[in-house]
Amino acid sequence: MAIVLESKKLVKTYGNLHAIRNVDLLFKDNIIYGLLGPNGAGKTTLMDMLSGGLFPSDGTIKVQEEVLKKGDTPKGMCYVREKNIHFPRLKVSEILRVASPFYENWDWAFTKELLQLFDVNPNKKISQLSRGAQSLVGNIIGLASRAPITLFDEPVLGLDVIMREQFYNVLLRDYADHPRTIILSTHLLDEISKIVEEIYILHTGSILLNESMEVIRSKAHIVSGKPAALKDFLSNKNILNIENYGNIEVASVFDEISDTEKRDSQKLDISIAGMSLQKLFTDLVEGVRKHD
Ligand SMILES: Nc1ncnc2c1ncn2[C@@H]1O[C@H](COP(=O)(O)OP(=O)(O)OP(=O)(O)O)[C@@H](O)[C@H]1O
Repeated sequence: MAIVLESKKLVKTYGNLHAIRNVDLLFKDNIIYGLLGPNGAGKTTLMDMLSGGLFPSDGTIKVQEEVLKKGDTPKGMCYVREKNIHFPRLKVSEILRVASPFYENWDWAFTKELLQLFDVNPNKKISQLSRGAQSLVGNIIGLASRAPITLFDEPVLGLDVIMREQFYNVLLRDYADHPRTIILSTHLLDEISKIVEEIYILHTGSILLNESMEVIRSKAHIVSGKPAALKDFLSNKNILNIENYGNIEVASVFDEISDTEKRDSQKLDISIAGMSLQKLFTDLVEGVRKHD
């Protein structure tokens, strides 16, 4: 698989604030990535830099193997920003006409399908649309562009659950027909866990975890049982957090648990279940906050 976008030792400071600290990222072709992090983690700053809109304080970015220089607009990239209202007086149809020539794979038939699916009136001005519908216009551009690298910053913010579901479904359907690199930033982790194939978790400007969802599913466990049995069973495991509920302890574990260990757990009256991405994320971030 080819690397289409990467950063090395990327830094962004605003005065004394280190918004991004030495971040290495690697995005390959034809994968859907999730960029996850709490408020203020640096997701937008990172995406702004990857798309050439913001110049790093230090470090390098390469797009399709070419170093991104100050003022460059990366080729083959579409960036759907969270705050996307550049031309509030233009009609939706006009915005689409302005955007389309920038993308060589732009598909007008797909654009019309998306306008209908998301129930966006192309004759309305951007300023007349609800917050959610404004997000949808950005999402339509991101999808219809079929850019080889597409970045969506919080694409489902302000959308109701039905529209969010529609967006994920159409994205997955179109991605299956037209594979490309898609990077989504979001807070809605359990929703995104079904969509993305690999994640980066960002916290206070640093990467806490970069892993494929396949590995996460095999390693993220909730293990519960009596404290003594649990202590023994988890002695060599990577424990993220332990909570007490009466005489039962519940541990968040990020580690492989073998079939033999699973069989042993039954004898010890220990139960093992999968851990949600939301829980993994919370325990990782809380773990770091405790040590800060
Ligand atoms: N132009 C700026 N000047 C000063 N500080 C900034 C600027 N832009 C962002 N920051 C700070 O950098 C940090 C990262 O912000 P950023 O918007 O990238 O985070 P985020 O993960 O996208 O957050 P959210 O999910 O809340 O949008 C925050 O502490 C923010 O206050």
